[in-house]
Amino acid sequence: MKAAIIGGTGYGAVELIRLLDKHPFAELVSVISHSQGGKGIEEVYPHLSDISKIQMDVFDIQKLNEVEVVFFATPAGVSKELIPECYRKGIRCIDLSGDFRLNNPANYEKWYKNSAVSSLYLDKAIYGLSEIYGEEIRDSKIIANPGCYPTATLLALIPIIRKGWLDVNTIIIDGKSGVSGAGRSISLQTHYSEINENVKAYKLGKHQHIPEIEQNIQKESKGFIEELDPKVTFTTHLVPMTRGIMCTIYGQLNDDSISADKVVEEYQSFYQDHPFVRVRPYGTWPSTKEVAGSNYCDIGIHLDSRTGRITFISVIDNLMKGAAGQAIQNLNIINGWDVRTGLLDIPVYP
Ligand SMILES: NC(=O)C1=CN([C@@H]2O[C@H](COP(=O)(O)OP(=O)(O)OC[C@H]3O[C@@H](n4cnc5c(N)ncnc54)[C@H](OP(=O)(O)O)[C@@H]3O)[C@@H](O)[C@H]2O)C=CC1
Ligand SMILES: CC(=O)N[C@@H](CCC(=O)OP(=O)(O)O)C(=O)O
Repeated sequence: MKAAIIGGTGYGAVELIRLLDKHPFAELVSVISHSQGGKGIEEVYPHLSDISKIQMDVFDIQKLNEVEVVFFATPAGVSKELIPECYRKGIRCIDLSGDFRLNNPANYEKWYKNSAVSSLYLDKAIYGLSEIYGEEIRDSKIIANPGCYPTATLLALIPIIRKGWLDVNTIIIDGKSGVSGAGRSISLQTHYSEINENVKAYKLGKHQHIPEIEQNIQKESKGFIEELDPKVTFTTHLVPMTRGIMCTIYGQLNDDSISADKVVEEYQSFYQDHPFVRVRPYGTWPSTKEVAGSNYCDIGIHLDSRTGRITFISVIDNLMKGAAGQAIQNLNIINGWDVRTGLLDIPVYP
């Protein structure tokens, strides 16, 4: 399958280049860069010297004639302008940005402070959380790849929500991210001396992943709660590492009789046919290094019978399962290939 990437010089794009290079059934034929069109990719990324000879180009829909799938690794606000053109040309689109993730245009306008894409196209988008919505993803032409924090959070929460065991109005999420999560552009927030040996909370109450997480909790809760508007408390932190996300998620159980063994058993069964989600044995919790460079999401569970609260520790590599890895997993799904195709790297440890 012939693929193109838009947003060529960003971190999401360079991770896609790495993954597409070793994918047996996909071929990267075009890398689009609005700022560095005309340059060879190795001029921007010397680690690709002698590996990729691709010359980047500026966007021109006429030049995408042979392309069958486009990955958008662009900031919010870009794909909503370009995906309609690609869609009309019959090109499948996998969008790493947030432009197509929120079903309700008013929600996008509120949280992204920008006008939403026309419902004509928004309604065609499928939320690309691979393990959960694989069936819908298979036939979709526009895939809204989930955000990094929502991926870690929703994979941990959906099995227990579907069982009806969690009070979804009590969910609190503490997210911690490495700095590559903020992309390649330089900012004061991610400046070395601001980050090194420091931990910072950011975007409290304003994070664009709040409506994305709530939308999917609401969708998954249908049938279990009367009031279908659960709200989460979500606090994000920047930590001094390059890759990795940990979400620590807390919630109140609905029923005192639910045991830790029962929850772990349910999770192991839920994910038994999904090789990229590893549920840890009870009493062990994953760390970000244990998934670095891989497409795994590892989940640890703790049930506190004293308080009736359950805690999930969910870790991913933000650039892999949180972005490019899940995008390739979705490419595999739409083509009916084994989901592991091109994604078999074991985590880089230490
Ligand atoms: N980093 C991460 O861990 C994750 C990122 N995402 C999302 O994926 C997308 C890409 O992220 P990431 O690669 O980290 O971001 P970067 O900032 O590293 O890269 C984005 C790239 O998009 C291009 N770009 C920037 N502005 C414009 C514009 N106005 N019009 C067209 N292209 C533009 C630039 O490349 P060029 O100049 O070459 O075109 C830029 O390098 C974002 O939407 C991000 O929110 C999602 C999950 C995780
Ligand atoms: C560390 C850091 O800044 N992370 C980014 C995550 C961005 C991301 O995942 O992108 P989307 O907005 O496309 O989902 C943030 O918290 O906004």
